[in-house]
Amino acid sequence: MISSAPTPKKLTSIEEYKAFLDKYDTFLLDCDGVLWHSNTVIDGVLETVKFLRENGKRLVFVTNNSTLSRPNYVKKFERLGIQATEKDIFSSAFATAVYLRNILNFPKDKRVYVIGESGIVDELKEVGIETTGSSDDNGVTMTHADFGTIEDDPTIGAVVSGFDINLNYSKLAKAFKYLHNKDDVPFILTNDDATFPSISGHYPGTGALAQPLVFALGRQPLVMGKPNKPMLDCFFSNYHTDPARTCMVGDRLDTDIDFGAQGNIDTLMVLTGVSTEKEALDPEQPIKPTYIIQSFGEFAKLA
Ligand SMILES: O=C(O)[C@H](O)[C@H](O)COP(=O)(O)O
Ligand SMILES: [Mg+2]
Repeated sequence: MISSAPTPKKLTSIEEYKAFLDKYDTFLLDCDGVLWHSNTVIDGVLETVKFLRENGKRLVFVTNNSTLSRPNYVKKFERLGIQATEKDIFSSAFATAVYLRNILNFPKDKRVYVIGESGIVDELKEVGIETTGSSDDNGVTMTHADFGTIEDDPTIGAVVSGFDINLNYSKLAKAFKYLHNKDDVPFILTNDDATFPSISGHYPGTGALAQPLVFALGRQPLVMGKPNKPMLDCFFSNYHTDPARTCMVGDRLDTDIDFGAQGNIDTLMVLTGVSTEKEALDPEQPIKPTYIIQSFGEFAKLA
């Protein structure tokens, strides 16, 4: 079906960059694929961030990457040369913690089994929620004789699954045990990005890593990250911005650009990450950015 969304405008000249920036005071910036690839900053991004801040623009970082807590993101930003504070960082791990505390009123006598990295564990701890799993189960190898050793645990009140570079069968088996035939135990996914944009190409993302559990359980998880409501609520309830003067900058149509659309704000898609210009211009593509630019680093040409 042909999309009714207007055709995105590609920004290519200095004049267009200036006119674009004059329209907005606040930029919501995705991270992976926009600012950096893992620990490598994309060319021109540091100069762009400096230029925007020198021209009075507010920058807020909105990432689906659940591997780091906000304090650890602050350290990563600083290490890569970008000044940032915790209050300017919204991650899917933070949105998950807020959802468990504020929406699910997670019971004090329960714990969360985590498939994921320190970001989830630290953000849950920050809101008083105890966890198990995560790095505790890294490197655990199983034999067929071990199936009998996986016990149920009545203290597990939810399972949260995020990006886990140390995913293994033991973690999947435990999570399955805690969720199987237990619809009262929430199954939460920090985000469902299918792929992860690294410096050397794309690899399976958080959404892909969760599929063994989703298929085995025959159950769809609650998804927190962009473009879903928990992240929208987490952001817009904590951050007051004029939608007409705000722009979401992202590399992915089905997370970043859709997040902007659902937040009724304009969007800028960069071509340094996951989604391509061809995909964005596809007449059948329902999610369309307002603007497209080769790279967020392009604005450095204005400095
Ligand atoms: O697999 C993932 O979790 C995503 O690829 C990744 O984390 C996306 O992060 P973002 O682009 O939202 O910063
Ligand atoms: Mg991204």
